[in-house]
Amino acid sequence: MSDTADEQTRKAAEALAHSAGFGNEHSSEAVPGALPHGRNSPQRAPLGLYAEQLSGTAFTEPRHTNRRSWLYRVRPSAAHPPFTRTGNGNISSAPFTDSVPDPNRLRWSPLPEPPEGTDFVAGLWTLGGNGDVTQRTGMAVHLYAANASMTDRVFSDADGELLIVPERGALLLRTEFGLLRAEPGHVALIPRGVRFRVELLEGTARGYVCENYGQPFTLPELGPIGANGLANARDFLAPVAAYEDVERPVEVVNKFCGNLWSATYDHSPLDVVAWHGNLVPYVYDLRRFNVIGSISYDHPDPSVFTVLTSPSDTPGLAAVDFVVFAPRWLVGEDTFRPPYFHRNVMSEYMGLIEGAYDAKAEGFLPGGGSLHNMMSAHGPDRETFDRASAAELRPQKVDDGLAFMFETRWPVTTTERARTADHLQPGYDDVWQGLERHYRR
Ligand SMILES: O=C(O)Cc1cc(O)ccc1O
Ligand SMILES: [Fe+2]
Repeated sequence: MSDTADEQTRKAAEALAHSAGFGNEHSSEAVPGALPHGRNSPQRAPLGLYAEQLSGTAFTEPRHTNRRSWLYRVRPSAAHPPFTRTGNGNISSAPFTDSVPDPNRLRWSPLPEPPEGTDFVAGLWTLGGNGDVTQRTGMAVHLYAANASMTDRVFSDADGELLIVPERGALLLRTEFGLLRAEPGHVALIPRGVRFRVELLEGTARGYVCENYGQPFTLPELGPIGANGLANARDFLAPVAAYEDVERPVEVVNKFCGNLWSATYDHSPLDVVAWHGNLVPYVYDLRRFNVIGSISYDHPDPSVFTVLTSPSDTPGLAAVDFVVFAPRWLVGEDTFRPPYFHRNVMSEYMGLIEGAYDAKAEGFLPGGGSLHNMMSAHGPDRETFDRASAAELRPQKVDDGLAFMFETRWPVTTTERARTADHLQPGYDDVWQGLERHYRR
C-alpha cells in the first residue's frame, strides 16, 4: 500500500541533510553530475537540465551584498501558462490605506482556529505594515493558522522574503532548493520569488511571518563584540538539493505587488536537481543564539539581541530587525532588570513563541502579539514593575519563554481586519494603570 500524504510528509522530514553557513556559496546536487563545473551556463547543461539564474539583488550590487543562485532544473521556470488574478484571502500589502496609523498600544490574542482544510497560504492573515511593495521598501506582519498541508499547490512571493516564525506545529518546507523542517523555536527564511510548499507535520500550525519588502535580511555587524557571538553563521542551515518529478496539474500562487495571481502548471516547479549560490532558503534554531548582555549594571538595549537585520540606506538604521529574547542570565547589580519604560522612534511588533515574557505578567500570550508604534510609551506592566523593583538581586536565569520582535524604522499601519478583530484585546492600556505615585517631597 502506498503511503498517505501525511506519512510522506513525516518520512521526508526525517534526517534531513543541510548545507551550513550564512551568505556563503553553497552547492548541492541531488543526482551526481548534475552540477556543471567551471562555468554556470555550459552550451548544454549536464543531464539535459536547464540552467537558470535567480537574482535576489541587482546584478551590479556590491559583492558583500550580492545574492544570486544558479538552478539546474527539469524545465525552465519560463515554461508556464499565464497567471490570472485570484482572491487575496486575508492577505494585504503596503501601502496600507484602509485605516490610519494609530498611536495607541495594541495587543491581540492568538488567531482563532481556521476552518477545516485551511493551508498555509489560505491561513495567512495580515496585521499591518509599512512601506510600499512596488518600491521594495518596508515590511508586513502576518500571522498564519493552518490545519491542512498544501497539496498540488506552491506559493512564491515576488514582493519580499518571508521570515516564518512557527509558534505551534512543525512545518516541512518543500522548496526549489530542497527540504527544510521548521518547528517552534526555529525561524525559516524563504527568499523573494522562491517557490515552496508548506506541509504540516503535526496536523495544525500557527505562527508569524515578517514579509520583508526591502533589502534581504543579513547578520548584524558585531563591532566590539568581536568575531563571534549573537547568531553564528554556521548555525544557519540551507537545504540540500531535492526535487520532485511530477507531471500533473500543480497550482502556482504568485504574490505580486500586493495581489495573488494563480496559474496551473502541468508539472511541479520544485524540479531543481542541482543548484549553487548564495541566495538560499534557510532555517535557524533560535536556541543557538549566543545571548550577550550586561554583566555589570543596567538593562542593555534590545539591539544586542538582533538575529537578523534588513539594512536601510542609512548606516545603523535598520528597515527591520528581527530580535529574539532568548533564555539568559540576569546579573545586573542595582538594576531594574526587566525591559525599562521607554518611547522609541522605531516601531515594535512583538510575538511570543513560548512561555512568558519578562515585561508582561499576563495577557501577552503565545501566538498573540503587541504593537508599540513609533514613540508610544510602553514598558513593564504594573505587576512586573512592582515585583522587579522589590526583587532581591541574585543572579537569575530567565528561561521560561521565547519572545521576539520585528522592530521597524517606519510606523506600522494596522489593517482594518486587525483593528476590528475579535481577538484584539480591549483595555490593553490598563496594564499600566495603577502605577502608583511614589515621589514625595
Ligand atoms: O518593549 C519591549 O518589550 C521590547 C524591548 C525590550 C527591551 O529589553 C528593551 C527595550 C525594548 O523595546
Ligand atoms: Fe519596546
